[in-house]
Amino acid sequence: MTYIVTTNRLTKSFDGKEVVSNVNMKIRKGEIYGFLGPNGAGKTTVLKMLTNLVKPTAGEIRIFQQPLAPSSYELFKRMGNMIEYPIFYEKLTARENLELHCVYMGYHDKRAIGEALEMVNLTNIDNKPVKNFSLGMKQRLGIARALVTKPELLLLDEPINGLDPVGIKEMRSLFQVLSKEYGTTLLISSHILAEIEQIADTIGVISNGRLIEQVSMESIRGQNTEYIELVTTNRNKAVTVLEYNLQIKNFKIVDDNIIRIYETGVSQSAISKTLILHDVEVEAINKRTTTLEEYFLRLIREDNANTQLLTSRSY
Ligand SMILES: Nc1ncnc2c1ncn2[C@@H]1O[C@H](COP(=O)(O)OP(=O)(O)OP(=O)(O)O)[C@@H](O)[C@H]1O
Repeated sequence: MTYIVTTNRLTKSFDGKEVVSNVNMKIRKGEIYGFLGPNGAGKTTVLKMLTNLVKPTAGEIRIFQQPLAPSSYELFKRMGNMIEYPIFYEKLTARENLELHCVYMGYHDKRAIGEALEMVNLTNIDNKPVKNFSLGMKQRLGIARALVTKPELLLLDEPINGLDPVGIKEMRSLFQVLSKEYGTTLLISSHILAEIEQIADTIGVISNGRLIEQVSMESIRGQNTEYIELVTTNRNKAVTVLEYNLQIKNFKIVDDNIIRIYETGVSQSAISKTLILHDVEVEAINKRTTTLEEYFLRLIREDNANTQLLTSRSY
């Protein structure tokens, strides 16, 4: 297995407070790695350490199987990134901004600029200075700048922020083309779980500075169970009917009026009919599948509960 990024016990403290703790990350060649975590979990700090914008307090980073140091110029040339809000020379055009970036990176293929602008669909911008760009256009230009030098590794922090649904769809296809056709490795942090769910090969979940999960999307999909969600105004009576009339044992009460039924042998219509027959009001009944969002929220909830437990124990 070829790993393009590996970190070993990567740690960062600011003013004595650890915000990234012992992160062991592994990103395979050509994959899309979705980096997820709540606000303040440490995603941007990890990305900044991978791009030498922040110096790790401890731990190691290997990129393209070589140790990363501030002087790793040759490695940085093979990487593209967009971290936090992209900043440009506002009075210059998109093309001029990309030209300057290519000079800075020592990249001389002039055709690449037109290609990059086309890839992010930034067309009809003529000689417009960047200061007249909308937020979405700047975001597209940020992505174009990250990929103009045809990097083998792309690090993108919240790349679809500020994009409209059409833009989001276009970027989704672009990321897939880069990964599947060009073999580019992508690390993408995002809050939009439904997006990551559609494109990621692997996800890493960071919470309170710790990487609490690193797993293939395939295995998450494998764990995704189908269930029937029942909404009723009479939960207790519904539970009785499920248990005694339908012999259903595998269910979970998730709310005052919501029950999730995981039993596979009983059909939705049989449940519905039996409940109605026993005067249980059925407001809604639907087949559903657990999503990445539910998976993520469960992990974060469990991690926060464990963190609280540890904190209360240490006093
Ligand atoms: N330069 C800094 N000095 C002090 N604390 C910092 C600095 N940069 C980040 N932090 C703190 O580190 C923690 C992690 O921040 P980080 O920006 O990495 O999180 P994030 O997961 O990217 O969050 P978000 O999704 O909100 O961008 C936060 O508590 C933040 O306040």
